[in-house]
Amino acid sequence: MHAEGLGEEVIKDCEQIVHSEFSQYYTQMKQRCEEYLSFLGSLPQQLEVLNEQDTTHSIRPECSCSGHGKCCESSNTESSDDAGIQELDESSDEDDYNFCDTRQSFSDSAASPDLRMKHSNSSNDVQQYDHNFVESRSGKGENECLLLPPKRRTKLPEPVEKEKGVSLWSMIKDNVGKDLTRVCLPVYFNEPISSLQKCFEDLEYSHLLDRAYDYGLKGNSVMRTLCVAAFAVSGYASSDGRPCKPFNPLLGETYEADFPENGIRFFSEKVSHHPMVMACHCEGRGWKFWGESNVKSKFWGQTIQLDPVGVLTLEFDDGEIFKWSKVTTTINNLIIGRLYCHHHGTMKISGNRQHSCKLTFKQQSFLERNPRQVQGVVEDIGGTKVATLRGKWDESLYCNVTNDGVNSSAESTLLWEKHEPPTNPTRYNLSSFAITLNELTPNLKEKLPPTDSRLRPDQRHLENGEYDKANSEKLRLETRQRMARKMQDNGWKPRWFDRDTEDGAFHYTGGYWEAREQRKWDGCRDIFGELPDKKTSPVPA
Ligand SMILES: CC(C)CCC[C@@H](C)[C@H]1CC[C@H]2[C@@H]3CC=C4C[C@@H](O)CC[C@]4(C)[C@H]3CC[C@]12C
Repeated sequence: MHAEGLGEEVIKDCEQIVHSEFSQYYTQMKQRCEEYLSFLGSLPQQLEVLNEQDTTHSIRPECSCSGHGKCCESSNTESSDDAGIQELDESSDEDDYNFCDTRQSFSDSAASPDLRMKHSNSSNDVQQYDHNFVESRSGKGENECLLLPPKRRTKLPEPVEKEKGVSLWSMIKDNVGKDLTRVCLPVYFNEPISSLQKCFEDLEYSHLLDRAYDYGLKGNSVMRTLCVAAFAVSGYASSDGRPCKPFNPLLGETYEADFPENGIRFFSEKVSHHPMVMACHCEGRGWKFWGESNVKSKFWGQTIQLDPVGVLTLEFDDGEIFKWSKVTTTINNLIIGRLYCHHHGTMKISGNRQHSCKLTFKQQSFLERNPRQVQGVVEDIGGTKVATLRGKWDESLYCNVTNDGVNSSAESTLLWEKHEPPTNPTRYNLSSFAITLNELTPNLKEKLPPTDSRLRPDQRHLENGEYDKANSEKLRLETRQRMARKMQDNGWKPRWFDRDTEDGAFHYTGGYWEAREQRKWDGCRDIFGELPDKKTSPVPA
């Protein structure tokens, strides 16, 4: 307005008008939300009354979700749509009940005409939910404001160019025996996901941790441990049939994932290039999860073996902690045949209280008729077996709780089932969850630091199917990446993580989301921009 030549008085008046309009609007919204939440809060009682009136007593509570024709009864099929419904079925806690209902109803624009969200009716699947604030009763803080969950995309953009076929063998034949993560390949072998985003894929089934937290609170430590084990296995499901390489992030590259609809906030940063380490930190309802992704790889020509290094930690708000490490992954058929990976080895999930779990990912033999199996036992502190677990990392997991060491006669209970594949398949075989991870809406773009994976140009070009542009940008960024070792030697430090002097692990130092609030990205360089001119400016430390 100053630039337009408007006087100070007029600008002040305008500010006042906007301010008073906005505060009126805010008060109205707050009032409506309160009415809505109190209505939702009364739902459990109303349901109870209805149940009492019902003469046919079913074992599990049934509820019909209005207008959808869906059934909330816990079943063996857990599609991405009803994951939360199953959760609701299993937790009788009143607070949770409210939260699930709130989520369900808020995501259903037909549920309340008053709270209808803004839809951008474009052909694009993206819908904007700008500035819809709701006071959350079930969030972390009493008066914490949550942004209504955005409607996420269900497909990738249509590719602009036709893809080209390039033989992988022609690219890697000179690198047998070397670390394949260091071999520069054209983008045709990449998926439009960075390794930081890939770390977040491990949290697709984070509802298992919410469930684990609830079980623990109710004193069911065995079920808590089983849910944690199911979570640890579920992270592997998305690796099935994914033949492409994720983008290797630049040093200092970050990725944030704010998923209020799942009750989680995730953040990760590439903290070292040599060795390549990504640190991550995630906060959910009643738990925190952190760790680092670092693999030692061996390239054997037709196969690559990846041995993960480092520990993953899960801490519940009540003080119970579980720690585990990932198992070995082998990528097969690099040269001839269909590329696939399998996971094998033992995973010990050690708890600091009553129970721990030992999982075995079966080694796959040539003649294996039932591949991808996982088996496990939960033991108490004295080494007594209290539960067993079995299933497949790419399908589902079932558990059996034993009484006094004797197998209970009850049937196995379904702990976890993989979501249905997306209705719009991608050539990278991404899951519905993975499809959403690189989405960049104008609203989000404004809030991101210049280091976020979503802003990486070669990855964006690949997602758009602009292969030539993607390749040239990839080459440019790889030149930049070569400075990384020098930077690390010159004392480069991660912006958001710090290495623990005791255990050598990276810990989140905090402050990312606070900095985001204020868009204060001090110390976050434009890592995807042009290289500084070497003659005029020295290599940054
Ligand atoms: C040469 C190119 C085309 C081969 C493609 C290799 C793909 C399949 C490889 C490259 C990097 C690999 C990932 C690297 C690290 C991990 C962490 C580990 O704990 C689980 C497996 C997982 C997630 C790997 C899955 C397979 C993977 C994605």
